[in-house]
Amino acid sequence: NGISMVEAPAPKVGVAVFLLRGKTVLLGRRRSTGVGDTKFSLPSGHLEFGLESFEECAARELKEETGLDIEKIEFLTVTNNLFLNEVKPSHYVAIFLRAYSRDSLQEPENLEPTKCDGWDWYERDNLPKPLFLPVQKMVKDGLNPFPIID
Ligand SMILES: CC(C)CCOP(=O)(O)OP(=O)(O)O
Ligand SMILES: [Mg+2]
Ligand SMILES: [Mg+2]
Ligand SMILES: [Mg+2]
Repeated sequence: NGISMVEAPAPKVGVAVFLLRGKTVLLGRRRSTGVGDTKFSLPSGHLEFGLESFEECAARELKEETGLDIEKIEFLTVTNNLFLNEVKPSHYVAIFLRAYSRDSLQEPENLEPTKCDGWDWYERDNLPKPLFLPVQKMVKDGLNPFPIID
């Protein structure tokens, strides 16, 4: 019948990192033609096809975006994020990890100024606004990325 069955696009996988330093976490205001433009978000990036583990993706994206080398990378949670009302509709499964900078005194650099306005450290109870939706949802749901030091 010649009707072309165009495949629906598959959801993409994003990896986002809560990079912790003392009581603070690294956030930057996104500049994106994709999702989350002008929103404050964690350093994050696309999991590249067939190449890397979640941890390897996190370390690569952190190095690309901030120049920092990270360690003690741990899985935190995963969320399903629909951005169907955006200019370019998208659907991301977001893998959230926690990590620390190998050199805790090293400051992040803004290596992709067209995609981020700059990085800064924020206390959990004093996060900047507006937060990128997946991060906002997590904070609202009460996820605490900081280790519980009993
Ligand atoms: C939306 C997000 C969870 C995944 C995509 O992140 P990103 O747009 O920062 O992607 P890149 O850093 O790979 O360009
Ligand atoms: Mg990136
Ligand atoms: Mg990338
Ligand atoms: Mg990114």
